[in-house]
Amino acid sequence: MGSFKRSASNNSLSASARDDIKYEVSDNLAFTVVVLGASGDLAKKKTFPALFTLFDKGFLPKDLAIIGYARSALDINDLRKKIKGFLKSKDEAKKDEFVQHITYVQGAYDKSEAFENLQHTLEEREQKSQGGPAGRLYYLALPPSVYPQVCKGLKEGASQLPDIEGSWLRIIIEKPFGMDLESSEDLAEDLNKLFPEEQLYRIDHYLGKELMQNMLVMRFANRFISPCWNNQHIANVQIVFKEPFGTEGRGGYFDEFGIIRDVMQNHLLQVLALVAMEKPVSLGADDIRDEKVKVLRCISPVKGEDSILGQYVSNGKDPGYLDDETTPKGSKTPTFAAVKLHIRNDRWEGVPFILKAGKALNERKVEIRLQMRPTVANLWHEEDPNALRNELVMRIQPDEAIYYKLAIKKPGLEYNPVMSELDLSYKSRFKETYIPDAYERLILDAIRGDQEHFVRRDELRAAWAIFTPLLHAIDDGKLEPVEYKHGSRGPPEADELIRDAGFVRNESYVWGDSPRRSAL
Ligand SMILES: NC(=O)C1=CN([C@@H]2O[C@H](COP(=O)(O)OP(=O)(O)OC[C@H]3O[C@@H](n4cnc5c(N)ncnc54)[C@H](OP(=O)(O)O)[C@@H]3O)[C@@H](O)[C@H]2O)C=CC1
Ligand SMILES: O=C1O[C@H](COP(=O)(O)O)[C@@H](O)[C@H](O)[C@H]1O
Repeated sequence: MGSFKRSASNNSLSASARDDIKYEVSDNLAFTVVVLGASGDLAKKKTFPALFTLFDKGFLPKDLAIIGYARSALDINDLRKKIKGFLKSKDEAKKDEFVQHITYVQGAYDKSEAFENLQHTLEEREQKSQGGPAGRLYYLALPPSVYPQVCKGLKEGASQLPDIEGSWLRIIIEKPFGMDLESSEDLAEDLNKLFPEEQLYRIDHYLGKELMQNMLVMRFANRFISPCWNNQHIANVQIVFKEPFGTEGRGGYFDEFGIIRDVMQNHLLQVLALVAMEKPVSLGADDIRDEKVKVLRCISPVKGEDSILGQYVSNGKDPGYLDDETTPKGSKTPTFAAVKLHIRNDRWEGVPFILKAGKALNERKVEIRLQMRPTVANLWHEEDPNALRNELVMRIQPDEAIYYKLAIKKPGLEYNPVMSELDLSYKSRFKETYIPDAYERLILDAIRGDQEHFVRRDELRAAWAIFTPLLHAIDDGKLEPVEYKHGSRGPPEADELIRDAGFVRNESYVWGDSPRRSAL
C-alpha cells in the first residue's frame, strides 16, 4: 500500500502549493468512515467504489476501518461480496484486501440506542489504534428527509471522540438540500444546531470534476486570459448539460424535483459561480467560497419570460416522460430548462448567462461556452461582423477538453480566413494520467479537512434565491413545459432564447482537419 502522505511530485495528498494554508493529515490517524445507508444505491455505486480507488492508490490512512450502517439485517459476507461486485479493478487480491476493512452495524435512523451502539463499536475500534488521534467521517448516503434525525442521533449518541489532540468528526451530506429557499434554510438551521459548518461537507459532485477543479488555475494563472474575462470581450456565456437518457424507472423520484432542482440550481450554478467569480484573496476554502457567494448574490431571480421549460415525449421508438410507469399521470414536471441569468456587477453587466439542462436529449455533453464579441471593423467580412466570432469551450464531459475557436489564414496561396481551433484534448495531452472520479477527490478532500469544493450554507441560500420564484411558479402551474422529442436537441424555443441572448452560431465551422483528432 502507498503511504498516506506523499511528496509533491507524487500526487501530493497535501496539495503542496497550499500547505502553508492547511490540510495536514496525521500519519497515525485512526481513520474510520461510516457509510450510513450502506445498503443503498449511492453507497454501492459511488461511495464504496470511490473509497476503494483511494485505498488502491494509497490515499487512505493505513489505520483504516470502514463501517457500513443501515436498517437492513445484512450478512457481512454478503455485503462484502456485493460491494466487491461494484469495484472496477482486475486486481482481485486488492479488492479482497479492501473489503476485509469493511464491517457492518445494523441500526435504525431514529433510535438513540442504535447510535449508542455505533459509538460503542467506534470506541472499541479507536482504542485498538496506536494512540494517535481519531478521524471519523460519517457519509450520509441517505434520503435528505432523514438527515435531521440522523444528525441528531449522531450528535447525541455517536459524536464522542477520544480525548486526543487532532481528533476530528466530519459529516458528508448529499443533495438535494431542500426544495426551495425556505425549506433549505430550515434544513440548514436544523443541521447547524447540531454541527457547525466546519463539520458539514455538502457534496456537489460537479465541484469534483477535473475541469471544474481546473477553473481557477485557468482563469487566474494565465495572463492572456484574465484581461479578456469580462463584458468588454465576452458577449454571452452558455453552460449546458445534456443527457441522452430519460428517467427510465426513476420517474417517481425525479418528478418530485424536476430538472431545475436536480441539476441546474446546484451543479450548473456552481459551474457558473466558478466561471464568474472574482479572484479570491487566497486559495483558502473560505476565501474562494466568499467570492462564489458574492457573485451568486449579484444574480437577480430568474423571470418566467427568461425561461423555457420542456418535457420529452416519445419519438416513436423511445418512451416519453409520461410513458414511464413511475411518473405520475399528467405530470407537468420539466425535464428540460433553459434560463437566462443576469449578473449585476461591473464585470458582467450586459452579458447574458444561459443555463441549459435536459434529459433524453441527442447526446451526453456538459460544457461551458464563452462567445467573444466580434472584432471591430472586420477586414475580411465587412458585410458580416459576426463571421469570425471567437469561442472558448470547456468541455467537462465526456472526454475533457478545452478548445479555443479562432480565425486563422487558410493555408495556401489565397488570403482568406477560416475558423480553426487551439485544442487541448486531455486524452491526448495527458495520455498516462489517471483522471479521478469526482467522488474520489471529494472524499479525499473531506479526509484532509479541505472544504473548498463543498457548498457552504450561504452559497446554498444565494443559489436557492435565484431559482425559488421560478420554481414556485412551476409548482403552482403558472408555467408549463413545451414538448420535445426524446433524442432531440430540446425545444426549438430554447434555441430562440439563446439566439435572442446574442449567441451567433457559426454554421460553416466543422471540427477538425487536425490529424491529432483521429488519434483520440
Ligand atoms: N478537443 C476536442 O475534443 C474538440 C472537439 N470539437 C468538437 O467539434 C464539434 C463542433 O464543436 P463546436 O463548434 O464547439 O460545437 P457545435 O458546432 O456542436 O455547437 C456549437 C453551438 O451550437 C449549438 N447547436 C448545435 N446544433 C445546433 C442547431 N441545429 N441549431 C442551433 N444551435 C445548434 C450547440 O448547442 P447544443 O450543444 O446545446 O446543441 C452549441 O452551443 C463538437 O462535437 C465538439 O465536441 C471541437 C474542437 C475540439
Ligand atoms: O446529480 C445528478 O447528476 C447526474 C449527472 O451526473 P454526471 O456526473 O453523470 O454528469 C444526473 O443524471 C442526475 O439526474 C442528478 O441527480
